[in-house]
Amino acid sequence: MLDPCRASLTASSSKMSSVEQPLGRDQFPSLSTIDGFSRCSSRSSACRPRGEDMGMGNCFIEGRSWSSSNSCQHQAFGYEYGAPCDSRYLADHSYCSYCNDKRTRSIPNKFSRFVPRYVKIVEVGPRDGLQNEKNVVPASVKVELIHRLVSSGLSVVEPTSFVSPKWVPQLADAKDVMAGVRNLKGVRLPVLTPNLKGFEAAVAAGATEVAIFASASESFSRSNINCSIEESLSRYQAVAQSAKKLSIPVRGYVSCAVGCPVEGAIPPSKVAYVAKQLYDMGCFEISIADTIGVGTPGTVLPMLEAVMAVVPAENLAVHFHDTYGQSLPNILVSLQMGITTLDSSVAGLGGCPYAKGASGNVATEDVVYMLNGLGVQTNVDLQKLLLAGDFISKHLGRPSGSKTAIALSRMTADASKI
Ligand SMILES: CC(C)(COP(=O)([O-])OP(=O)([O-])OC[C@H]1O[C@@H](n2cnc3c(N)ncnc32)[C@H](O)[C@@H]1OP(=O)([O-])[O-])[C@@H](O)C(=O)NCCC(=O)NCCSC(=O)C[C@@](C)(O)CC(=O)[O-]
Repeated sequence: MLDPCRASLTASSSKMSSVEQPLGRDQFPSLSTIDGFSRCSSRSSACRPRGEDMGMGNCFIEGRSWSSSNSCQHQAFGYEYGAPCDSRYLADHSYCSYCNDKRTRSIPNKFSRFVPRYVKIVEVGPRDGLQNEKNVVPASVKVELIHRLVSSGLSVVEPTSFVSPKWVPQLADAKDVMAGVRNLKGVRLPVLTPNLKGFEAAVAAGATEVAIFASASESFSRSNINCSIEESLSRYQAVAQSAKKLSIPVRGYVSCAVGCPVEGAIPPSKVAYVAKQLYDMGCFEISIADTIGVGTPGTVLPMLEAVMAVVPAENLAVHFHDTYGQSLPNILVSLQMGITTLDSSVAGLGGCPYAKGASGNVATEDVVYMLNGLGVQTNVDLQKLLLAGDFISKHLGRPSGSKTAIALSRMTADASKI
């Protein structure tokens, strides 16, 4: 893996749902004990009374008022951070998310019993990201992006979906995209298939892994794939059976795992139910998705706890959209709960055509930067990843949605003036 410290940038539907709303933990069942977290006691200074304003304020949308405040905070790890660490600033004025200072080098080690040594990143930008672009991105650009992502070390990249082009015209070129990437070696390329028709088209186009996507929200299921949750599960059963015959691995998604743009808070038991159904039909991995990005660690934790009661952590992934800037803390909580697979999207591309207002996925660059800082291996070369993000952002004509990409490019620009 190259040294990420050296990172520099040289280089609609009428069926749309209403905007998302922030969710409060008071809408979920209480937590039980989770390894790695200290439950707060009534004497803890970190504990605040239910409903007390925590500085985030409340959000009022469509007459409903929800707060992101938790009735009780967890003690935050209990570690004291050391003195400022000058060695993180490198000779070329770039900043390293690793810390080489002896005084603070032990901090990631103290965390290490709570975070895994290695995390697998599933890059969803070319599919989840580009399905949401107003202007259709040409297949050749998608292919180039996927090649760049793979060369950065990402071992799983979602290239496209075999869905109805009437529903998602942005991905109508799925066959062409597959033609440009299917010979890539050393990478898994799962494609989304909503039904047998999509599955058959995907296999004909050379797909060797597929993903099926159910929802924990009845309303979202109908707006996204035009059927109820139960209907979708029986469709997916047929896909899973066909895939099994061909020894094609199937990944599953549970969308709206925290909140739904129409229904509001989704009970963790519903998420667990759908996840278990997907697991039982043979999905080797189930990605639990906060589609509209309303979750906080306070809501994600009990939801994952419910899911982990029925599906082993090693078969789970998490998929966070960053609408409220909560993805990284949500990821950290998920890692601490034992989940080691994360979905993310280069340059923070994304949204969902059927969840109006949902912002992009957490940016892969930001995830890699954080994991590097924690000493967690990803095998991703941050510099090459930044170049891939720069490539697609330039094509789209807008700045990257990755804070890491923006910060590092600014730093490089500043350094070049010195
Ligand atoms: C599921 C359907 C097809 C039902 O759509 P429908 O209109 O109910 O289906 P239908 O069976 O009546 O077929 C209608 C037309 O679509 C065709 N068709 C039917 N199936 C396919 C197919 N696979 N590929 C290509 N064409 C297809 C079919 O042949 C027919 O064509 P026509 O006779 O009118 O010319 C449609 O609703 C659909 O494609 N939905 C997909 C929407 C989508 O991709 N949404 C974004 C996914 S992102 C997500 O779910 C969340 C996730 C995974 O990212 C995680 C997260 O962030 O939460």
